[in-house]
Amino acid sequence: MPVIVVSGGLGSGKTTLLNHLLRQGMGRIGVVINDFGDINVDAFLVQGHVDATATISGGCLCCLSDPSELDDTLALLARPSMDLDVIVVEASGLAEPRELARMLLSSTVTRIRFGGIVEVLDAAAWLPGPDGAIDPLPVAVDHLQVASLLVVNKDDLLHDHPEAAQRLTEALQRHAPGTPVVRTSYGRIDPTLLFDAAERDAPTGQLSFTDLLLEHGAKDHRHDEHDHHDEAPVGADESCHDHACDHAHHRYSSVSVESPLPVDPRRLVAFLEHRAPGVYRVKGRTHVDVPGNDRQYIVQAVGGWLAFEKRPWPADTAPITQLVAIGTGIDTEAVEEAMRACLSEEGPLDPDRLHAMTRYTR
Ligand SMILES: Nc1nc2c(ncn2[C@@H]2O[C@H](COP(=O)(O)OP(=O)(O)OP(=O)(O)O)[C@@H](O)[C@H]2O)c(=O)[nH]1
Repeated sequence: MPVIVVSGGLGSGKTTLLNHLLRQGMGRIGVVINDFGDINVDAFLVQGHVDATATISGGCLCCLSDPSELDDTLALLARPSMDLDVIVVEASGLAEPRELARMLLSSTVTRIRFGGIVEVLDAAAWLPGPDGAIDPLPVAVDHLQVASLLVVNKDDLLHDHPEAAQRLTEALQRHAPGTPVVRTSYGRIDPTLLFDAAERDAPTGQLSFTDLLLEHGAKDHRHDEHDHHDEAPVGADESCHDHACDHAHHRYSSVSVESPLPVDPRRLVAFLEHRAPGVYRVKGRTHVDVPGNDRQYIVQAVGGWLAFEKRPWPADTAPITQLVAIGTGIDTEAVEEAMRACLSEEGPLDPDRLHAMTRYTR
């Protein structure tokens, strides 16, 4: 069974691509989702028919203290009774794809084979910044070199920037000559580029939805003990964690806040619009307690970009607020405090208060 790794920078569109694959109904797909923060946001963002899923949160797959965890997960998914055609591993935005390839190539699970790396590139990273500054190569060369397929995502954003598209094309030709490149928006690639499972006419019996939750010990892969503080006492029902991880000479850390409390829309938007230094990615879901609202608001912030998406709460989920912020050199305590300050204990809010979020809501 092929195991395909989907890697790519923070917020580049890996989950979006995975959702696209899952919606195509091609073959039976098992997914392994790895999120950097303690709260596996990507796991609840995956929509569509997943035949089996396993989540590994609390650090990058490539710095698991015990690599056999990945093998154990793959062995379970590769069991004949699972009847899968392919396993897709969605790596955290900070994972090193070369290391993941090495782990899969040296896997002791005999029923799997390494099926290649799909590197999702964020076209937005190639656009000039607000000050007009251009990052000449906003991706690690190594990521370009190990990829079997390069997916340039968010192509829609390049339409008005032919010069950025040109720089991107030239960089790919220079650093990854011969590697196939697909340009797309919202991860809409042809699944047959990745695996050639025949489209099945009828499901071969309903599989039970397997959710294997592997939470590996956060302490094992924490590189900087100074930033580390275990479950901060933030109220009886609230929790907050942070992680640090050292990759490619950058120090990344994440801060997670979880609470049954709703958010104050104005404070949340202010936090997201004026992100603390170094915070590059914020994602999660929020409970917005405004009369008439029975939806969750998914938070998506990447670089200078922010959006909310309204979705029904899953049937088995009570309203909750879960936020994860990821960045380099961030003051984790200050960010944690700022995220907790977005929570509201006021009870139902005046609907006018929602206006702060409306202009970012899709
Ligand atoms: N404009 C535009 N936005 C996109 C496109 N693809 C994805 N997005 C948005 O980009 C945001 C991040 O997408 P995700 O799929 O969550 O990115 P990710 O790589 O899984 O993020 P991490 O797991 O945090 O690294 C979401 O709000 C998407 O809707 C695209 O082609 N164009």
